[in-house]
Amino acid sequence: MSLQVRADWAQRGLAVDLDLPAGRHAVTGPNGSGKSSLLSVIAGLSRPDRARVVLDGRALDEVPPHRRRVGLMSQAPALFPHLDVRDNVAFGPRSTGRGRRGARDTANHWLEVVGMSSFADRRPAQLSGGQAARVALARALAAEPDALLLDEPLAALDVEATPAMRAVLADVTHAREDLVVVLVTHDVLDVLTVADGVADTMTVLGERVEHGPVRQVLEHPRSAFTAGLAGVNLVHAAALSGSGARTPTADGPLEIATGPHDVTGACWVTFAPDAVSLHREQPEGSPRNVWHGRVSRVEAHAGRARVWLSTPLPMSAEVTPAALAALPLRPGDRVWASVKASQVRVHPAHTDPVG
Ligand SMILES: Nc1ncnc2c1ncn2[C@@H]1O[C@H](COP(=O)(O)OP(=O)(O)OP(=O)(O)O)[C@@H](O)[C@H]1O
Repeated sequence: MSLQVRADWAQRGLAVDLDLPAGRHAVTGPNGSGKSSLLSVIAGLSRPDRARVVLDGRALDEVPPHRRRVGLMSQAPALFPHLDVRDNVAFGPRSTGRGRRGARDTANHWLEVVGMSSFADRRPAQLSGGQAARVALARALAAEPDALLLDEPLAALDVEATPAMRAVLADVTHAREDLVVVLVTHDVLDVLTVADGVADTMTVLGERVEHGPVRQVLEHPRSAFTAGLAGVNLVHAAALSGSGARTPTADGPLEIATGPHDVTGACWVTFAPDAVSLHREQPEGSPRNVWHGRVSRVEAHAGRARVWLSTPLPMSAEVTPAALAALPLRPGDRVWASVKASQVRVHPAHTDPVG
């Protein structure tokens, strides 16, 4: 099983060429980057400028949505208001030609899987948002899709319903190893945990599409959005030969000492917040990157303190609460930040050189 999607849709800012084998694939990106549009192209619900969707070797260009073997759980579960829950779920199998009895059996099965059997006779208007989301998942699965598209499946759920839905998604995706699951999410934790394990690939939509194994995408961010997901500091710069990079700042060009690299031209320089050390006095000794600036914000972050700095390069540092207490630091305080060259990485940027 595999899903190939090539789509260009200028109006929606979408330009992708993806080849997704069976497994779990996360799609993320800033608001308006085209995530929902991508799913609608795969499901056959929209007409982009150009699209080629191939599922399990079948070209879907001329295939109507209900015959594509694609299940879509959209952000606002559009259940049919005049049908009860069971008939909503039975709709998919019915429209692919299953008899009434068989379609109802299938619906009952999937309603049980998502824990909604006792709501089978209700109308959608009598469901909470979280319950409607579960019915929408059952409906997507009842069509026995080869590809399951999930648009923010946890977004409508409250804190209590979320673990149950995560468990259902994990069960479903494990039960069908040949299924291609495409999960749209804003939350990097979903990329890592939604189906009980790290997604096989991650795609970040935006001006430039980033795609690959999750770890690779997060370790080599090519956009501020991805760097934000990964929590790393990101600077657009021009690579210097062998090691180092130069970036323009308000005070003129700044050289950044980096580990050795073979990048030429435009690059992204990254370093993790926990690679940034903070000092009250100018540090002495080995670090070659030492910048002076002010603290702009301090936040608690997963048991650590994140300190946002306004230095020649805007950046954040992650320190232990104990280190923060020892310094101590408040917004507006002057501070020195240092980063070892060996902790600074350089990735090609594939855009016009800067600096
Ligand atoms: N029905 C529509 N008609 C015209 N333009 C639309 C329509 N829906 C979305 N757009 C535009 O297409 C672009 C992509 O939208 P889309 O909803 O696919 O992005 P998204 O990444 O899913 O966003 P979000 O994170 O906000 O859900 C945006 O610029 C949006 O304004």
